[in-house]
Amino acid sequence: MSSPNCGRREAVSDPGTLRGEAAALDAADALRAKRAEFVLDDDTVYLDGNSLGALPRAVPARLADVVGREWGRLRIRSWSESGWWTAPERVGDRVGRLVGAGPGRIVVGDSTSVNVFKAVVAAVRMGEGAGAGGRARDEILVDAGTFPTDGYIAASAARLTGCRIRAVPVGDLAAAAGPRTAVALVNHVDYRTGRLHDLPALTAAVHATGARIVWDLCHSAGALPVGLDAHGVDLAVGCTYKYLNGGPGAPAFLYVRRDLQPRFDSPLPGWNSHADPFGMAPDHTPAGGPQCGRVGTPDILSLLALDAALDVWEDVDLTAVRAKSLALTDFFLRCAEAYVPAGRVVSVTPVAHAERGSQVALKAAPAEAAAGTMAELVRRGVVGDHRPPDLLRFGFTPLYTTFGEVERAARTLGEVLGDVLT
Ligand SMILES: Cc1ncc(COP(=O)(O)O)c(C=O)c1O
Ligand SMILES: Nc1c(O)cccc1C(=O)C[C@H](N)C(=O)O
Repeated sequence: MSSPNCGRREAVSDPGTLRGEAAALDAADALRAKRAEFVLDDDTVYLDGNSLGALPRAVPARLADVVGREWGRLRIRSWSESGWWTAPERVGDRVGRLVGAGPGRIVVGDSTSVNVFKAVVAAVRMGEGAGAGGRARDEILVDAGTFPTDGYIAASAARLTGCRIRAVPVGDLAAAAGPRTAVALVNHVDYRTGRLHDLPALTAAVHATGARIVWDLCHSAGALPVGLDAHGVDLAVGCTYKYLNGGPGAPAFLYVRRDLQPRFDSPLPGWNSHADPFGMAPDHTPAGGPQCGRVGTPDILSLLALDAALDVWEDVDLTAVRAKSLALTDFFLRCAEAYVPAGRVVSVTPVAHAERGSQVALKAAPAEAAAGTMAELVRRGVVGDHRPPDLLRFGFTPLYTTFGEVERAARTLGEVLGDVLT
């Protein structure tokens, strides 16, 4: 492989040496016991937890109880007796611990896409009122490399609020924000390259202009410490089916900074965000606290599957997760350098730890080889994914990925590119 960090071939390319190193790293891994808490196949290397996390073993029994007893026997009583009604905030607090948010800042529900809409419109509304006859802040900035749904929704939010929208590369966002900016919407980790953006610095820079910032944490929640409260983030959204292993379509989360909650004017003020939902009043009076981000009836089965999935985190420290994540991605880059024929792929994931999330993306040459390469890798038991036109993505989930798997994945990639596609 060719990578920005080394113009030379890795000196150690002997599989025996790298396998031995992997075994030593696995033996010393502080998180190694966690893997047993997931349903995984020993003959498949699963490197797609950045798209859909693996199933935690505790989930099926918990769901069986929710369905059989809570729904089946208690029926309507479960809204109070089983804690269903308050589950979005209770589970939100559990997610909060993992992204550096104190209790009462996060609500779980809806999809990330829907929460992006709520957060961006609410942020624009927070900037209203200063201008003569209109809005002083009438610009929405969006990360130019954003996951598409954020861009689509921010554009629609702009149309609905009378703002203009501007897509700006994240590196230029601090300079681009100004007195007209209402809000900047930024991905914490780029879903394609795996680049980690500087949340503290960018939040401070956007705040210095008087604007708000919304962070999309889909690719960082559960992969690295985020520090939402510590860095004064205004609003954040994220999904729970990647590194948080909540299951396909698991509900997303919405963070609203404590002091902003009374000013959160939701564009989707459903009865669940009413101060007195069962009062059935004709007008909406917003609830205080994180409930301000709720809309309608929560999806209880998915929400409680997520609740059970979060049990694996009870004794986990995010700094240990981050340390292992960086060790896994470092080791993968070294193994790929050693095994992959020169010129076939180049890493587009930053080498600097401060700029790397928990995935590695390799750009294939020629681009047309990317889809076929990933299909062959999957056939040989290494599951990553392909993002068009030419990226091979490998996600590393510190709770269950082993260094032995990393070595096997890179070796198999080398075999596929060396043997099959030459
Ligand atoms: C960064 C990012 N934002 C948003 C989404 C979309 O989330 P959802 O489809 O759950 O609304 C995804 C993944 O699908 C994503 O990776
Ligand atoms: N949400 C997904 C889905 O419903 C099907 C397949 C993939 C996804 C994903 O999450 C994609 C992911 N956000 C990405 O980074 O590409």
